[in-house]
Amino acid sequence: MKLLEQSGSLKGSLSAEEQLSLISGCSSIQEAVEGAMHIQECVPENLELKKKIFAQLDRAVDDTVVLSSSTSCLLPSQLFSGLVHVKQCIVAHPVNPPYYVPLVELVPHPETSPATVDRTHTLMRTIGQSPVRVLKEVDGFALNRLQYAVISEAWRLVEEGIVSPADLDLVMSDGLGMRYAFIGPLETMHLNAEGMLSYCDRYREGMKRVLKTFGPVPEFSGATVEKVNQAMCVKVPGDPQHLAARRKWRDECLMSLARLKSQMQSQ
Ligand SMILES: NC(=O)C1=CN([C@@H]2O[C@H](COP(=O)(O)OP(=O)(O)OC[C@H]3O[C@@H](n4cnc5c(N)ncnc54)[C@H](O)[C@@H]3O)[C@@H](O)[C@H]2O)C=CC1
Ligand SMILES: O=C(O)[C@@H](O)C(=O)[C@H](O)[C@@H](O)CO
Repeated sequence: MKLLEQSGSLKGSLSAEEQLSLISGCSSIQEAVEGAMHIQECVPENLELKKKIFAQLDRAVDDTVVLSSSTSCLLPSQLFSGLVHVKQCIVAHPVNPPYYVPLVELVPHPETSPATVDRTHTLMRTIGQSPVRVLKEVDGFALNRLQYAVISEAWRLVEEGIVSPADLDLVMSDGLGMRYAFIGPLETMHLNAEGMLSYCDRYREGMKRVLKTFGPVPEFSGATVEKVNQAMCVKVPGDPQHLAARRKWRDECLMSLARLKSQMQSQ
């Protein structure tokens, strides 16, 4: 996943200090490090590969370069422990597609310096991203813990024949997602009653009762994955051409949403 290419236009828009270089398709570490003050690693989600890349970077950089990883779930303590420049290391986890979904989770190693977090936060804002500070490492960080909680219950509802895959997705896209595109789950609670305290008074017992019915972690395999895949392929055939066309449509929707959000936030 390409976050940003190191390009003339990018160089022009950022201070000399914050040239961002990308580790994924680079032919050598030296190519990535040259002139960069912030390096974002984007190789596949493979712990040993990422550790190898960071060990090479650790030998090539001085104490001014921020080294960040795009990892979806690998913990900073797994990735960066033992590096000489660990204070300069941080996870900066983007969301797909990062050029239209601005969130970036900043997850520090226990030894990451506050200055590294602040510099990364500033850089991400400078390039138009929306960084959040995950204050201590946890498996899945914040976004994928929320995302996987939703996926887990979505899978169970389909597996138990409560709702079809197509209708399950509509519950999100024409229901929850409409609100969550503008306000998060906590603010939704706050607005859905006469404030958060009122919401919890009204719905606390109901929420706890429903949550106690949640089952074990799904296997994401077998008959259910066949059922869900078949439903997905009816909507979007699984060949590269149809998937690419649907992603193009998704991106056009996300661009329009980003424009709308920008208009709404400026009001
Ligand atoms: N795809 C997604 O939705 C998201 C991915 N991420 C994370 O971003 C990272 C990259 O994911 P993707 O872009 O999906 O992976 P990908 O497999 O699509 O791309 C990885 C890139 O690394 C290059 N590469 C492969 N092996 C390499 C090696 N040995 N040395 C140097 N470069 C190599 C590939 O040429 C490719 O450009 C992963 O850690 C992933 O978890 C984070 C958020 C979203
Ligand atoms: O979903 C996303 O865009 C990112 O948060 C990711 O980390 C990956 O896609 C991940 O969810 C794959 O499990």
